[in-house]
Amino acid sequence: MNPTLQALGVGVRLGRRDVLHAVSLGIGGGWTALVGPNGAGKSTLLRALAGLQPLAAGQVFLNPGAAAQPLDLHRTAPADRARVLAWLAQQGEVTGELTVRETVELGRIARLGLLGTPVAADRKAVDRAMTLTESLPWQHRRLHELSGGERQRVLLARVMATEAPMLLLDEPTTHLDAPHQVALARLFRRLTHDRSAPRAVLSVLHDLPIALQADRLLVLDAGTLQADGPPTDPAVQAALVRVFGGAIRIESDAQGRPRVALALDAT
Ligand SMILES: Nc1ncnc2c1ncn2[C@@H]1O[C@H](COP(=O)(O)OP(=O)(O)OP(=O)(O)O)[C@@H](O)[C@H]1O
Repeated sequence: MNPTLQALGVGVRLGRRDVLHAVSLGIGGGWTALVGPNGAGKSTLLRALAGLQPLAAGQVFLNPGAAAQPLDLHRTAPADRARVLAWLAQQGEVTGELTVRETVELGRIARLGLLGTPVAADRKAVDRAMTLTESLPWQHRRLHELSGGERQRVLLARVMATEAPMLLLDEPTTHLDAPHQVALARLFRRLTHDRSAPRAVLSVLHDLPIALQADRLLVLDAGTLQADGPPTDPAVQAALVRVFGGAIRIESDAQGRPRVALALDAT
């Protein structure tokens, strides 16, 4: 069995504000896109699901798979969480003096421990992650010498190098040009539909055309889950148009698949 995450009635308070209200959902596989307007609570929800955000209410359970018992995520040791969950922060933290390869190698620490000696399998995972994100050619350059989009691909490679079965990614398309956004959407499809080692991807996305390629959309507004289902679900599409205040339209392409357009002519 693949690992699963289950949020039950999750509430989060930041400062004096209730930012998430009774959010319940499960993540078990496939590619899920978390969308909603600025300030909806997407990053906060992702952090809560990663065990990084204290909860005011509710619980998050992590079932690590292989017939194990579900664990209360917020009481699980960070090293145990990190073997199952890999997280990409919204403001990708950059230690600019490290080389690209050294940065991606950091992704192996959850498996190796700080003092572990990398073996051939670790080097292979690092090479594979850089190949998947097309960052291998810069492996000996320092991070501060790269452009924003190049750096983002290195940070994604670090997440891929963990080989964690669940990837929680906050705005992974930030700074990426159109070809690399498309490549990332294809990569998510490949990773989540890989028969031998399928991974679950949950990504916060502002790019709605990319988000509509996901298997499932979570639509969040003002800290409340408004819809949860495939992009073809009319209730999901109606929630999208509503939470973005009519600034978008959902249309169908020639094959009947939904696509999104900005409602530039709306009054
Ligand atoms: N430390 C804090 N204290 C109080 N309120 C906060 C704090 N941090 C964030 N918030 C508020 O919590 C709400 C949710 O923030 P969050 O970053 O989760 O939203 P988001 O949906 O990811 O937004 P964006 O699309 O702009 O990245 C926002 O209204 C924000 O102003």
